[in-house]
Amino acid sequence: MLLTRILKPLSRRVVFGTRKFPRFFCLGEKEDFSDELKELITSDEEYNKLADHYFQIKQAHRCLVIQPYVKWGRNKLNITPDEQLSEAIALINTLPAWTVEDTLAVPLDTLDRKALLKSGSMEKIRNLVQKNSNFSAIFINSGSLKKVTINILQENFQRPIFDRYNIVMQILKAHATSKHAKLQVALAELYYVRRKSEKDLFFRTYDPETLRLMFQEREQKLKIEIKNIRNQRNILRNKRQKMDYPVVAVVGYTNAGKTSIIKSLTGEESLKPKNQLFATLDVTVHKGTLPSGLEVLYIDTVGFISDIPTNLIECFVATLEDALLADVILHVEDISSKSYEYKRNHVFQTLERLQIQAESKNVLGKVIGIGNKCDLVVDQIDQKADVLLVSAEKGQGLEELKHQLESFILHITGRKKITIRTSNGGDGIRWLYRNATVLEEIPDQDNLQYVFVRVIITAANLDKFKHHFI
Ligand SMILES: Nc1nc2c(ncn2[C@@H]2O[C@H](COP(=O)(O)OP(=O)(O)OP(=O)(O)O)[C@@H](O)[C@H]2O)c(=O)[nH]1
Ligand SMILES: [Mg+2]
Repeated sequence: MLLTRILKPLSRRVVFGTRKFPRFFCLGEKEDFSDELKELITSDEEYNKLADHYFQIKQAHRCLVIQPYVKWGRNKLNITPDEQLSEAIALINTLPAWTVEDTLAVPLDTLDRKALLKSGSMEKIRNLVQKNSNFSAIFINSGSLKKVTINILQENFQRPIFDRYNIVMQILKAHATSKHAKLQVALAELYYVRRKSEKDLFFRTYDPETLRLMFQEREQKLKIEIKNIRNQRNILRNKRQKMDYPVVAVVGYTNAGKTSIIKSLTGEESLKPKNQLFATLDVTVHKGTLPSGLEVLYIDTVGFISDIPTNLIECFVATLEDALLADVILHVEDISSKSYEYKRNHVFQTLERLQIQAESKNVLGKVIGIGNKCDLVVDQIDQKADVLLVSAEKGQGLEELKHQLESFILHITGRKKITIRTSNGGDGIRWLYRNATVLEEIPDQDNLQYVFVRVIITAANLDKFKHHFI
């Protein structure tokens, strides 16, 4: 069925850290798609028929992209229609073989009209579509359109209509390769199909109770599978905590350059930044070193996007939980984007929502912001930019970033830089190498049986050291 067709051509992406990096740090686990999983995701014929109906998957589309925007009032957004259109184009270009033929921004006085568009705009677009037989589909870049609206637009333009929710879902489906990502996307897809099916004529052929049960059963199965992975994650997280590495979660709007920043900070070749939205769907962990030698773990995460129903993000809560628990949250912004303030607000609102859902505390208190892609705005750097400007591509600002991260980590995790005098070649110094970051060893000139060891050490480990060796 539908998903089988999508699953087959996908190569399996296995996410590993560096060679020296112990296997258990990697959250994107190497996996085989078990028969049960394949069964769960692909076998349900009835469900797949419905998903097929709503996704209208086709190998390629040449799209007319329409950007509805409200000129004033409550629904007016703090982002210009042109900027919204650029994001819409990026969304379409992310789908393999889909292209943008033309774009049009359409002013509205409300988003609540049944047909969405006023009769004048409807007519204008109808003429445009009639003149250009090249358009094979119309993408309305607006959250989630009601079925009735889609039907009216489809009837008027005689082309399939896609909304933003649909396109984002299609990208997620195309990019999910690991078991965890596939399960999360399958859950998001289920919410999509359920939401779209409400009050839909197509469903008159189904008994509503049977439908309800089918959705419910599928949701439960997916949630159980996701929970199992979550439990496994907790074990990984505990192991990581025992090793006591400070953790930096890298978050931000999609395509801001999160993966690129981690790649530049760690030099890890396996990371592949892409000019695509939702290139990263798996949480992966990568080890890096800060200026004084302190080793940290960077967590790469799935990007955020605005104007999408909230339950889509809920499907990724498990993925983002690690980020919320990190010592530091590095918020990467694309400073070259004209709408970076709008995107920043969206990221903060999402973090706040996730904090509530995951019942974590003080998430916003541990955020450091950086403005990436500053190489693209050399001549017109926004004076309002109140974040460190960096360029992952050109390596600009990265040393400063490492210094900032280091002092923030020392402050927030209560780590201390101190000098300890201990016996040369004794158990104490071996213990320090295992449990702290040793910066320097200087022999004690007054008594060469001792050395001064400069270390970065957690308060807990300092207590242990004192207990065992002093
Ligand atoms: N000019 C310029 N381009 C950059 C810079 N950093 C990243 N990019 C480009 O921006 C695009 C997105 O980079 P990624 O690192 O994949 O972005 P991301 O935030 O991980 O994206 P998702 O995983 O899709 O959310 C890629 O084409 C990068 O080459 C930069 O400093 N300057
Ligand atoms: Mg990425």
